[in-house]
Amino acid sequence: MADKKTVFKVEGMNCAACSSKIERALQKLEGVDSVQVNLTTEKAYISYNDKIMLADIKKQIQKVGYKVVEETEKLTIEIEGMHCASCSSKIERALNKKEGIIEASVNLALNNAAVSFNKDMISQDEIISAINKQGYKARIKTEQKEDEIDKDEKRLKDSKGRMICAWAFTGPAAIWMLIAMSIGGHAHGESALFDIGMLVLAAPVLFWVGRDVFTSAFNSVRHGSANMDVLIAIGTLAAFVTGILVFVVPVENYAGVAGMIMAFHLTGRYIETKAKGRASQAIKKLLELGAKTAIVLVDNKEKEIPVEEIQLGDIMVVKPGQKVPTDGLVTWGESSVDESMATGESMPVTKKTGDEVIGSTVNSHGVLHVKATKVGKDTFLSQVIKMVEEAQGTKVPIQEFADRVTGFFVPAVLVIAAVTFFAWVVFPSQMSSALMSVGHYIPWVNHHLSGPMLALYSTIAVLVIACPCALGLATPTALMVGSGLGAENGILIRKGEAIQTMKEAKVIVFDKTGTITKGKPELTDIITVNGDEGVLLSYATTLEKSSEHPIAKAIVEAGEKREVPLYQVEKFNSITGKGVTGNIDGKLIFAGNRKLMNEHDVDLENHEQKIIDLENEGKTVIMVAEKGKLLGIMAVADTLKEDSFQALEELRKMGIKTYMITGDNHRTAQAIAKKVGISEVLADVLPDGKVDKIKELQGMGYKVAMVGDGINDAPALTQSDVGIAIGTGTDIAIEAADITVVRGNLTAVVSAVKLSKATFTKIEQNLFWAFFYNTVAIPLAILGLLHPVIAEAAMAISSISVVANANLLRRTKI
Ligand SMILES: Nc1ncnc2c1ncn2[C@@H]1O[C@H](COP(=O)(O)OP(=O)(O)OP(=O)(O)O)[C@@H](O)[C@H]1O
Ligand SMILES: [Cu+]
Repeated sequence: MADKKTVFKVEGMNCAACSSKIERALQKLEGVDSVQVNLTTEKAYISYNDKIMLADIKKQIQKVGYKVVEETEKLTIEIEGMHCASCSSKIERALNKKEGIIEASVNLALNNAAVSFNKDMISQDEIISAINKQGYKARIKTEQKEDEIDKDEKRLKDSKGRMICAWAFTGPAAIWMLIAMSIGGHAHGESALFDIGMLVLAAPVLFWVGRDVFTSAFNSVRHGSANMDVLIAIGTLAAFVTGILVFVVPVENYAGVAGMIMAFHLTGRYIETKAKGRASQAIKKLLELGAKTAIVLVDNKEKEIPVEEIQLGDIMVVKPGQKVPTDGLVTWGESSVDESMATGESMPVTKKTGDEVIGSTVNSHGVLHVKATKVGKDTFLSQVIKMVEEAQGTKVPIQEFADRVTGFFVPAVLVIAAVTFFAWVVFPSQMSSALMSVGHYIPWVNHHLSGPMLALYSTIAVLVIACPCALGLATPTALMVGSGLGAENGILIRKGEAIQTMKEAKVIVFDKTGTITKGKPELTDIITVNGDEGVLLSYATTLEKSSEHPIAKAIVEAGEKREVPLYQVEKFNSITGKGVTGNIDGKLIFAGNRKLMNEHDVDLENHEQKIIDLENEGKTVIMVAEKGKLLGIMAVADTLKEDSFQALEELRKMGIKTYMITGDNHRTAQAIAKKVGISEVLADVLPDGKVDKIKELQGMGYKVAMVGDGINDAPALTQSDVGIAIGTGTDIAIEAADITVVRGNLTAVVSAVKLSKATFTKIEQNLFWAFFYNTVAIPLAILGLLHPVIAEAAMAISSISVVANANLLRRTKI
């Protein structure tokens, strides 16, 4: 079991009790070997093994109430020379073994490695050289994404050139073979011309067009390992050698077959590269979305500048039909803006002074003046690109098994090939009878070959058909297409793991305020006990002015509308989940819910029934009181988001149990839950209590997804198995969430669920076919039931079909 080490910076510890609490909490975890928390440096030194993921260790520290700052650096390394899944898994293993590397994940589809490491323990150069030592070319990925796109295009062009070149030789050879076969029955010993022709046509295909395969195979063997190119190299060489042997001993001439295998191999490579390119299109498309220039106001004059030169605070002029150059606030004008590139919502959104606009969205008819609030890598678009890239570099747990298989795939195939060869040489009659007994059911068995030739035929077929590539591409390509499709629809998946967990989540807990409802309540009722409505509103407004709560805002808004006089407040206090208190005119006044009133022994007198009635209408009642005496009650009402009912209904139809969680009282919560059809309500939950409620549900054996706003609900989102944050403006890099939906409505959550499920289904399909194909094809090849050329074509098709299947995901309706 490989031991790994990590160092976390932990914030929020103030005494030795804290550090030992963290130590104990971590030591309880299976997979954590030792923990040492240093109070003065605020660092936790942890060694752990494969039984636990780093993220879970982090979660545990957060769960006991501390903040984790990773002392690790993240690095994306571009790797050249990976040809197959066994290459990527080999590099990954080598990196993960290195001291100081916390997690390395090599992505075959993206040709890169995402490495998080501890810079005190290992340097970037050491990481690079660790990869180079395995026989690859590694380079730190630069920010120039446009260059990368060019490079991809060049790679594709090269690949296409090689394919065409290979067929230019192989095509004539194939035709010649066919003619020779139809004339002479079999393709051996016909003529010296044929034999020389085959060598002349096959040699350039193998050793010139396909030279990369041989260099890669050679490199790999030199480093004491074997990748898929080794299989192709041995297979084609063995076939090619017959073309030389034919001049001395009577054998079948397979030189042409060698050329064909290589040609098919290169064709497969080309189509695969092309399909991979299509799968990774999302990022390319996002990059193209960005505006190139901006018009800014300088001394009240318009000036056109490149977007890179926009400074924070610049006032940009956005004319009809133009893109908003960068994220900002509208300072003047009114227009409607097409935000579909960000949110997936095709209806244009009206924007006026004070509204937030997202860079790269398209202005329609009006003119807007926009103050730049985010530039460069902080913009919405940059965050999206970064998140998609990071997500694509993560792993989905189901892939683990496939990774383990590809790890020893090539050596295993080499052994199988050797055994096959000797079996046919040493026990030809037993093998033949095995072949015949199976062949009975298979129409195409009609072997003219015998003895050693059949041994060679079967061995070559085994070598070229065994293909770990499909296994290696199954998950990353689906994840790539899925996360790209998500980004286009305003659904940002942060980790591949979320896709798998989402499928298992049978319970989704929704926060009430701001998630199911709009989170912008309005004051609807004021009832005084005996006295002046104005004074009551004055008191309430005065107190609530210092609170940030949505309820407070509703009251303040109403008070300001009526222009009620404000008082001086002393000793203002905001009590989470209960309300606010403060001294006004020397009197202690409090405004809040029942809990607050009970604490101060306020007799709700004859108003109990009225309060209950209001709550049953789904309104939240705020009681205003003075030391033991109720002054009056107010009610605020929040409106449901338009699509809440429909979206929740759709989830229920998918067999998901919906819960509502809120700090509001039970009756109000029930009334609102009823409107959206939720039967399970968790009410009166203090903000800290939300985490415990999620834990309770998890304790009942559910995998729980939680939907909340990402700010107040961050701990609960972290605790849940899948945290889904509902977008609030352009800040989308929400640490606590596994998935962020940009559009603020619940339909977006339904889309996120559908997307996760569709992506995961694709992954399962791909893995199934990759395994199925290998388990069926290899035995057939051993028995000599597959012609080597067909074997090679099938192998090419297997990886292509995996990538193509992943691409089909783009058609999914979400
Ligand atoms: N500033 C305030 N003024 C009056 N009452 C308040 C105030 N802050 C909180 N409360 C009372 O405490 C209750 C719970 O508040 P809390 O902030 O925990 O939940 P919430 O944000 O209203 O709802 P949710 O949990 O759905 O987001 C509120 O419903 C209200 O009755
Ligand atoms: Cu392969």
